[in-house]
Amino acid sequence: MVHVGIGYDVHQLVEGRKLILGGVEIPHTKGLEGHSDADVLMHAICDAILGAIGEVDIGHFFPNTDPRWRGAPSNVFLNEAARQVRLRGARIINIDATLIAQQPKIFPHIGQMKVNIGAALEMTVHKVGIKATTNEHMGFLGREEGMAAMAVASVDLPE
Ligand SMILES: Nc1ccn([C@@H]2O[C@H](COP(=O)(O)O)[C@@H](O)[C@H]2O)c(=O)n1
Ligand SMILES: C[C@@]1(CO)OP(=O)(O)OP(=O)(O)OC[C@H]1O
Repeated sequence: MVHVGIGYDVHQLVEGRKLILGGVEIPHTKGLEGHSDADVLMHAICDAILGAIGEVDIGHFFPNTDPRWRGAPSNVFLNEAARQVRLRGARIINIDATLIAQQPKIFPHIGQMKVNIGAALEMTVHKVGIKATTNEHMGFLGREEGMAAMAVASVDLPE
């Protein structure tokens, strides 16, 4: 039976942090604030996968009070989401995600992001969709105060 899950995440943009998106370090004047590497895209995908199998969210698996996850690369969180899927005898069918970022241009990095996310989830790249959109200069995303990501995952889950 096919199950779907959704994920959403948002992080503040601040000076003095690296910008890591989909496991790619992207040159920019600011980076995302967070306990881990704050990879908003991977976090949204993680929650979409966990949602598809009826699990609790990323923060329950990896509390932001736990020093083990301070500065952690977010592929670790995807590894665990994929492991939870496998534990149920299930299989991720596909992932699709949209990053909302006014700047910088993400498009040149999307190929590498798909490779990184596919590797973390043990999925082929063509089953991972990643897109980017600006927020047309509107609201906190448009003012470049932060970035957000939304994702869906479909999972083939045994009855
Ligand atoms: N951070 C971003 C935002 C957008 N893109 C690409 O630019 C295209 C135009 O974006 P609009 O928000 O003006 O529609 C969009 O289709 C993306 O391919 C990007 O690379 N990085
Ligand atoms: C990933 C965790 C854990 O390091 O911290 P953050 O990097 O702050 O990210 P968030 O999206 O708030 O998700 C849950 C956290 O538990």
